[in-house]
Amino acid sequence: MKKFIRGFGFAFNGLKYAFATQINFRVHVFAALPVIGLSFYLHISTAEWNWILLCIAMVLLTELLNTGIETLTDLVSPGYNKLAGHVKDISAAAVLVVAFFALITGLIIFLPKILLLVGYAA
Ligand SMILES: Nc1ncnc2c1ncn2[C@@H]1O[C@H](COP(=O)(O)OP(=O)(O)OP(=O)(O)O)[C@@H](O)[C@H]1O
Repeated sequence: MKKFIRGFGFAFNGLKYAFATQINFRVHVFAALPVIGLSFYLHISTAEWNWILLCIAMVLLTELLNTGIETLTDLVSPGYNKLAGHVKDISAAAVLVVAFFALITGLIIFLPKILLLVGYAA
């Protein structure tokens, strides 16, 4: 049990490290806050909440994996290496793919509701 709880401490250290060192991770964490606020404001459905939370989790997950891969790459290849560059580029591309998916999902869920709201206000 003690080992299990200690594992949470290590995981929390990983989160702290990513938050402290990665601007992209911080940007995505802070971008999630208005999205959650907007979701409450627009009273999105349970299914829509699932999609939004999945997108937030996937973006943060890929950011964390990207940070881990970058850190490991710097450890094993501190100097310039073409392959190390490819590893980092591919890892960054994974974040981009998920961020694009999150953007499209956000547009599909929020845009019709916002347009309706703007239509009513006009
Ligand atoms: N050791 C290396 N060898 C070759 N190319 C590298 C190396 N390190 C980085 N690069 C290239 O430079 C790009 C940026 O690398 P960098 O480590 O600065 O990534 P980053 O996403 O800016 O990381 P950080 O968030 O830690 O600043 C990589 O995507 C890769 O194309």
